[in-house]
Amino acid sequence: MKRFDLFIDGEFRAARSGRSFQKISPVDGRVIGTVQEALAEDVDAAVQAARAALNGSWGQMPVKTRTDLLLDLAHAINRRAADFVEAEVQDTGHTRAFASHVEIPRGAANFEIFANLLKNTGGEFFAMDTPDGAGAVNMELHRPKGVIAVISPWNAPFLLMTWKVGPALACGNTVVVKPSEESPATATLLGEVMNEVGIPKGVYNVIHGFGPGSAGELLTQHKGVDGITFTGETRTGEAIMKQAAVGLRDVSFELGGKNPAIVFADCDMDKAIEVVMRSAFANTGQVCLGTERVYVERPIFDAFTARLKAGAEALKPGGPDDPGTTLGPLISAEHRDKVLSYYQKARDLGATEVTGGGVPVFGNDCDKGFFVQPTIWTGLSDDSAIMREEIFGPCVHISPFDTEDEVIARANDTGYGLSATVLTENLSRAHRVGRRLEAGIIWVNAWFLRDLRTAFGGSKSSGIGREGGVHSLEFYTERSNLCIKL
Ligand SMILES: NC(=O)c1ccc[n+]([C@@H]2O[C@H](COP(=O)([O-])OP(=O)(O)OC[C@H]3O[C@@H](n4cnc5c(N)ncnc54)[C@H](O)[C@@H]3O)[C@@H](O)[C@H]2O)c1
Ligand SMILES: O=C/C=C/C=C(\O)C(=O)O
Repeated sequence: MKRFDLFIDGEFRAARSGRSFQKISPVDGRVIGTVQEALAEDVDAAVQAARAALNGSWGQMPVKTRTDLLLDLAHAINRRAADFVEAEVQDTGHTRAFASHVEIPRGAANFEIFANLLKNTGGEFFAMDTPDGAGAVNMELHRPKGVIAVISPWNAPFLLMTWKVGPALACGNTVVVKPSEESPATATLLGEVMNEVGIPKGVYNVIHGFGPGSAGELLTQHKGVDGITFTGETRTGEAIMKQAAVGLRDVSFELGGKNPAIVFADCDMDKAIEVVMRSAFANTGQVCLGTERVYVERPIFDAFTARLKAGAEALKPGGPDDPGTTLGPLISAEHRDKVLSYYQKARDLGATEVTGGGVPVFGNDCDKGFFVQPTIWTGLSDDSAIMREEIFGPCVHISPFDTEDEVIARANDTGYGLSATVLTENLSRAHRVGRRLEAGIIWVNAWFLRDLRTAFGGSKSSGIGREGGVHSLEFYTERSNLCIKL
């Protein structure tokens, strides 16, 4: 049985709260560890350690030394990739393919890209005229924002946590990370690697616990926190924003989605099926960027639906130790119940169940895990709950459409605005449609193709602000203008 400690000021320690909770395997429902739960005293210790590091060696360190340490960290993560993959797989039930090809290498890249970016980013400079003719110069200065609270979710724990910690540290901040209660392992393991490569103590701290009334809420309310970066559900974002209002702390939010895929009759059908299979079912549908609404141009509606059905039925649910597995479990019993409640709702609303709608039967320990069948529906209207609410499971609804204007309006008719995917071989159409979609991230003939220098984030209820490339540097630094009269 593993024990997940807090990591504060460079040390692994038990919570002073004396409280702990169990971590359950999503694959078979077994208890696989106990997690130390941080309450007020522990949260305070973590924030103080972060403040001391900010005021100490980390804060004084030359940019090159700091960013070289982060490059060392990226290499060390890659060297220990097998340990990170194992930790992530145990916590989440992810397939080993997803953990080892997507999640863990992206974690390392998140440190590397921002270390390199910081070394190569300049600032604004303006020479100005003055009435006396001597002039003045203005130059932009950057300082770290301070102690950053990083609140991260369970669906891609290491990728999403490092996506924030990477730029925060590159900019010279210190962090207190509160990983999801469902995925404590990789954030904790990263503490070991921080020590191995010599990142000063207190720069990276990890506290475990829940949201309301626990570590999450206590951290975001803490007066010693200067900024809050959060990835998770929209309604959690609303709660955190209220908490951040006290003391006027800056926030960066990456929230939920209800993302459309639009498949035109002029698409390359093989490519379209490959893309939508991934966008709908990768990581068992637990990806914020994932597709839950598919719109298919009427002439190819039947053919597309039949092929996506065949693809979904070829997925093989199972645990990560079975080499044939292509679909893992959902994260928790609670989340499985939520997804199944939508499966029931679709039936109640009279949807046509093209495939799935239930729970797979294994005849082994996986029957105690949190699996659901990949599911495809047709026949529901755009205003049904299935089409409007984020389900976050391996399920999509497919609707036919007739015209470009119609499908753009229907794709945009949502409270969310995170991502959209367009399948077409017509370049003019790609431009025309792409620029009219109300989403932060729009892919044509691709999905989850990420250049980390680009702006990443959502509009409407999908987020506040953008991270990625220089946009991350904007959130994680304070700017001053130094004006010198000559
Ligand atoms: N836009 C993006 O980039 C992006 C990426 C991944 C996931 N997501 C979204 O994340 C959600 C899934 O993740 P989840 O279920 O872990 O989200 P969640 O909102 O339930 O939890 C996220 C984190 O917030 C903490 N938390 C909860 N209440 C809190 C409070 N009041 N104060 C402080 N912290 C609190 C949780 O403990 C956890 O660490 C989905 O909605 C998904 O779309 C968005
Ligand atoms: O589940 C959401 C996945 C989000 C991906 C990123 O934040 C990223 O690629 O940077």
